[in-house]
Amino acid sequence: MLNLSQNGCSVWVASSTEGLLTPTAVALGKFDGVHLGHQRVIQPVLQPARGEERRGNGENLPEHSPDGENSLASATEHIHSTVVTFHPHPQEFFTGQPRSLLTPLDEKVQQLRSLGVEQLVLLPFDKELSALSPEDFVEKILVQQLQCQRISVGQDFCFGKKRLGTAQDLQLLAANYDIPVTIVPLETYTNDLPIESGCVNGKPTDGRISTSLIRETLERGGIPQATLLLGRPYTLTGIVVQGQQLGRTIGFPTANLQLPKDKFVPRQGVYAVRVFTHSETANAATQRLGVMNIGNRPTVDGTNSSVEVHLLDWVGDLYGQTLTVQLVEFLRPEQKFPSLEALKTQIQLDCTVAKQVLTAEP
Ligand SMILES: Cc1cc2nc3c(=O)[nH]c(=O)nc-3n(C[C@H](O)[C@H](O)[C@H](O)COP(=O)(O)O)c2cc1C
Ligand SMILES: Nc1ncnc2c1ncn2[C@@H]1O[C@H](COP(=O)(O)OP(=O)(O)O)[C@@H](O)[C@H]1O
Repeated sequence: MLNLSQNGCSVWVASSTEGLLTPTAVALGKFDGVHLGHQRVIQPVLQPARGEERRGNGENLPEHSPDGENSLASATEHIHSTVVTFHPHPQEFFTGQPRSLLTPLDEKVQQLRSLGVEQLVLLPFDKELSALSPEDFVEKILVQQLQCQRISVGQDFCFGKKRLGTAQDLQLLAANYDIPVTIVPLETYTNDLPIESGCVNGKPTDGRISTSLIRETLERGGIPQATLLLGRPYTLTGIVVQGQQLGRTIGFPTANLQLPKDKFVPRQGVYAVRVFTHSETANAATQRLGVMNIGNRPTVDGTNSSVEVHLLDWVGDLYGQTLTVQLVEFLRPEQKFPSLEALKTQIQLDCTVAKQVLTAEP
């Protein structure tokens, strides 16, 4: 069934292969995090899609047009820069376990929009799609449905039944339809980048930027490193909900954030952060400095994990507002303090350190 929405911004999000904006220039992949490597894969479908138009006189057209319709077109057609991804995440489909994401759907749409992508196609990853042969995937999805004019994938891209198709296979198959495929070499981090861990999932890394490496880095609290790998700060966005109303009694009210269910949450502990409030009246978001705690609040016998942020030198009402918190630096692990007084003294110290970190930043 067709489900097309504009998602509050100028990226079309289609969760069906019908009703698409066609023809397309397609970047294929999972793109969780939209990190520096992903951005390199998406780049080649942006410029041509913006600058070039498919011409009706046959120029730029696939020689073996699947339906013959292309060659009949007389006017020039705009090629839509499109990211094609799978939903749910294939790992979630195969394991049956929900998977947390660096960029849940809304965030992914925002990131793609900021890169200049026009359309996001969510291919429903189900039994039928996972059983398509590489040949059928190219013919049915890319050629017939998406009317692909060019494709970009990362060097390690796999597709089709049992992930048997490689990026080179895609290049060969697409050549039958005169569709050029750009294979983007894997983006690696340089020796300048202080990545401490040389392992992802227990395996040594080859220096390649990956979603897994960023997750591991965030799990360790390596915030500046994660920022470099992503090409931007890692953010948490959520609505401010009520907590236990204890914060105000110790002089540190904290806005409790309700995050999307599938958002990947970094290491528990205290962070120096920048906070963006989205006011309904002001167009631009306001930026403030803050301290954030992620954890179970053992000092007050908290039972659930919460994400809460205290804005430095500010008083006001934030309930119901949406905040975006940019992580700048991990300050310390969460602790159980013997008293609220001791917790208060530590939070005061956290605020001082956070201010130093945040004002020292370029
Ligand atoms: C900067 C900061 C550091 C915190 N560190 C701890 C901590 O180490 N241990 C702890 O139990 N709670 C910690 N908390 C959470 C407080 O216990 C919590 O903010 C307080 O109980 C108020 O909760 P409420 O928003 O539900 O009223 C911290 C909170 C902030 C803002
Ligand atoms: N500097 C501040 N930082 C964060 N929240 C603040 C600040 N000043 C006032 N507030 C308000 O106080 C609320 C948090 O107070 P708190 O006593 O911790 O209650 P709760 O347990 O409901 O979070 C926030 O949601 C916000 O509306």
